[in-house]
Amino acid sequence: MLTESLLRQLDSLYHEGVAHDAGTGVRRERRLNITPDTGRFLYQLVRFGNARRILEVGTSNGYSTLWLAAAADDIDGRVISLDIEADKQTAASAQLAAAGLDHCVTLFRVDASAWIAAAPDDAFDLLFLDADRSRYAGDWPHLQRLLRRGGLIVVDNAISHAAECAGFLDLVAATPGYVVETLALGKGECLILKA
Ligand SMILES: C[S@@+](CC[C@H](N)C(=O)[O-])C[C@H]1O[C@@H](n2cnc3c(N)ncnc32)[C@H](O)[C@@H]1O
Repeated sequence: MLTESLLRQLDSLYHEGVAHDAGTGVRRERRLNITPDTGRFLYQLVRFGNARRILEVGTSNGYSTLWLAAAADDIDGRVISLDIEADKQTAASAQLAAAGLDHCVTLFRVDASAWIAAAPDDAFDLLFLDADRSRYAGDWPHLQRLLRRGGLIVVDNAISHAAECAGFLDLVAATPGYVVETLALGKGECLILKA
């Protein structure tokens, strides 16, 4: 549930991330969190779509994971979140525990592409992609495979990093059976529905 205390935690984590990112030029150290409006939107999507099986690619310090987990917890759902950086995963784990949401989230420290390639078919209702955009096109055959029919992929940074997303989104547009729309929300959220 989006309790007052969770909303306070999210607000503080977001502002801490913005301040931290402003102070470092080292990309791998940056939090690079989604925006709060994107967090609320993800919460709405999970609840409205009753998306109980969620895969997040790119955990960072757990800001977006908290939004997804809060929604998943309301519907007895679960989130799997992947990140390659151990220190980020440690930070995310602490945030989830502080929010009392660790019971519905599994964090894996892995290379996302390798994990996705080994995941079973039809395993997820919702995929949230917020990691290495250069990998998405290569991951596309597996992303299609592990998303159930009627499931949704949300791609962050579709506007803020449009050029980096273009190859992947062109590939998606050329694939039959998907309905695609990009929303001017946050950093640009592209929604890909498996029809
Ligand atoms: C934009 S940040 C994620 C932000 C997070 N979704 C949020 O809003 O709070 C991208 C994350 O992807 C991770 N990442 C980059 N390449 C990866 C890969 N190949 N496999 C797994 N994680 C990766 C980075 O370590 C980083 O934490």
